[in-house]
Formats: sequence, C-alpha cells, structure tokens
Amino acid sequence: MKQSFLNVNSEIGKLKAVLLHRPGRELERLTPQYLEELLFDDIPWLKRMRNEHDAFALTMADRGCEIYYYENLLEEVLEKAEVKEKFISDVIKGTNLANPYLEQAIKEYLLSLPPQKVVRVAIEGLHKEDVPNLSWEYRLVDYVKSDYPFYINPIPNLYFTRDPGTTIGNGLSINKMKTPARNRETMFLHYIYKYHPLFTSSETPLYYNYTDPYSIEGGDILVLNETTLAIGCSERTSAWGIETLSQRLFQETKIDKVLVIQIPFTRAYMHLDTVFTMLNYDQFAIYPGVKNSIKVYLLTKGVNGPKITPLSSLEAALKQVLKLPSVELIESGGGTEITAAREQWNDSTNTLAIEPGVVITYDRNEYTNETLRRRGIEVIEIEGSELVRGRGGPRCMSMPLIRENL
Ligand SMILES: NC(=O)NCCC[C@H](N)C(=O)O
Repeated sequence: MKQSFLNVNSEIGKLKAVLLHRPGRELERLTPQYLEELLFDDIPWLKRMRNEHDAFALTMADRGCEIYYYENLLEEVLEKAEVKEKFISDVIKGTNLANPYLEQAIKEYLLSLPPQKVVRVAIEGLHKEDVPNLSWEYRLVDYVKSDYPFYINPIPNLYFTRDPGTTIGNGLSINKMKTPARNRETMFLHYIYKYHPLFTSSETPLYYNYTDPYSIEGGDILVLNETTLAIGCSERTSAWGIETLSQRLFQETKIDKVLVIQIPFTRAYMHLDTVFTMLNYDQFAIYPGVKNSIKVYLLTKGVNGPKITPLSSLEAALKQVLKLPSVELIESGGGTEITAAREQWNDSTNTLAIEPGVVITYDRNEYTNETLRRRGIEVIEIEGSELVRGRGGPRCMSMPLIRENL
C-alpha cells in the first residue's frame, strides 16, 4: 500500500495542496430568522462572495498549491450507486424529518437524481418549494412542522473547510462538531476518506472520527511542528475531546506534546485560530484582547491518559515546546483596543501561512496587516467583504492537505 497522500507537519511549510469549498446556493438560503441556528451574523451577497473566493483560490494556486474542492471529490465518490445510496441514507439520518414516510419519499426523490445533483442538495439543502409535488402519508408531526421551510437544511458553513477535518502528519482527524448545523460537513469528509481514490489507494491513519462523543473543531488545532500540536479549548472544542485526540496521537504518532490554550468561551472567538495563528518559525499573531485571559497546559504521555502540566504563560510555553530562545507574539489591531476588537471580529488574526513568513489575510484589516509587515511578514491581501460575514478568514477557509516539510 502506498504511503498516505496527506502530509502536514507544520503550520507554515510551503502549502502544496488544500481542500476548499466554493460558496454556493446554500448561502442564498440564509434568512434573518435562521441566522443564529446556522452560525451566521449576516447575509452575504453570493455573487461577490464567489469572486472573492475564486481570488483566494487563485492566490494559493499562483504560489504552486493544488486546489481540491469538496463538491468534485464528493461527486466522484457518489458515482458508485451503492455509495450514493448509503450517502443519501446518512444525509436523511442527519435531518429531523421525524416521519418515516416522509424520509422514504425524500430518499426515493434523491435516488432518482444523478450524483452531481445529490451533492448539490446535500450542500444547498432541500427547500419545501424545491419538491412541491412530493407526497407521503401525513402524520401529526408534519402539521406541527409545516412552517419550517426545509426538509433538509442548507450547510452554509462548508466554505470554512478548516473546521470539519484536520491533517496531522500523514493522518486525518475527522472532527466532531459542537453544533448540529455543521455535522453534515464531517460526514462528507468521512465519505471522501472512505471512498475517494486519493485515500483508498493509500494508507491514511484516522485519529478521530465524527462519531466520537466529544466535540473538537479544526479551527482549534494548530500543527506547530512534527512532534507538537497546539489545541484551543474553546466554545467549540471540549477538554475531553482534546484529551482523547492527544492520547491517540501519543500512542500512534511522533506527536509527544500538546499545548492546550484555553480561550474565553464566546462567539466572537469561537476557535483558537480567530485569536492566535502561526506566521513564521518564531512569530505568531495574537489578538491582545485575550492575552490576559488565556490559560495554558502542557499534555504529555501519561499513565491513565495524558499527563497535564499547567504552564505560566503562552510565550514561555511556546519557547519551551518549540525549543526556541525567544518567540515574537505580534499583537493585532495596531496598538488600539477598539481597532484590535473591530479587526478581530473581521478575522485579522485568522492568517493563513502559505510558507514561512508569508501569509494571506483580508485587506480590510489595515492596521493589523501594517503591523505584520513592519515585523517582516509578507502579507498577501485578499478581498473579503462578503466572505467575512460568516465569521472566518483565510485560515478558516482552508484545510491544508499537503505542506512541504521544513
Ligand atoms: N476556524 C474558524 O474560526 N472558522 C470559522 C467558522 C465560522 C462559522 N460560521 C461557525 O460559526 O462555525
């Protein structure tokens, strides 16, 4: 068996392959009423959003990175009839239709569609108006739920490909999402992992699965180097999720240290990478508003689970685990509290390193970008006026599959 297709041993090695999702009609199904449930704060304009996303993809491609898209990989996987049928059953299982007759009617409808259309419905959702002639045995639940517009919810967060899956070394973590709004995304990744030739023709260890009980999301996982991860303990990533993944990595891989960075549990910084990212060997971006509330713990191999050691400060912890004489924590926002908070909300700290010292950021975060440049970082700006409305930046919108080793 060939060695794994995946290879990510750092946050900053030259990016060679990445998994993206180009925003589609699922975004046009957001209405003010369901924004909170679907984890959005605003309604993006899809046409411009897609242009911005295409420019983001091109920026990476121009620097030698191969781009894979969820939609294409899924379509290829669903070419096999038996996989398509299983996939449709799993999509339906994840809905709350609550009537087996309705489930059966929707299953039959989806089975009649070609793979491309099934994938589109699985992403865009199925609005009641999409299938006006659907008929099934009506039960009380159908009357009770008649005001709800969807049979299958759209999944507008799929373009934040960072969160459902994480490449760690040559293996994969298919993450367990905190909220139902994002569960189907991880199910997609599981189908790709299980059935796509990229994975079936090689050996890829799986360290975590979406069926595991404790939540852990990719925006919280940073691969600092070959032997060290940082994992945010956050609104989305649970302490038990961190222990479980760490224990498995300690047993099965070269990883022997996990730096747990606890941040405030709040919507504005739902993942570690919304306040802290790696820019270069010894340089990091940090939102100053969390500096005083961060707590840090080191996990190492232990007897009944990882050994846990509280550490005094993030800076000291990074020096210790990376064996560096000094590290530079560069504060976002250009030195003003208000600007820092405003730019953090617009993902100033969510930088994506595409090689050491070279990052992609949103152009709107002028003060942070200027600060990074003054510290010697090459900042490549992309437009993100629409993309940002989902509360994520370049790091959130990318799942690295391959990075060159440093
Ligand atoms: N890594 C990230 O911070 N991803 C951003 C996710 C935003 C999305 N609307 C969410 O709330 O899950």
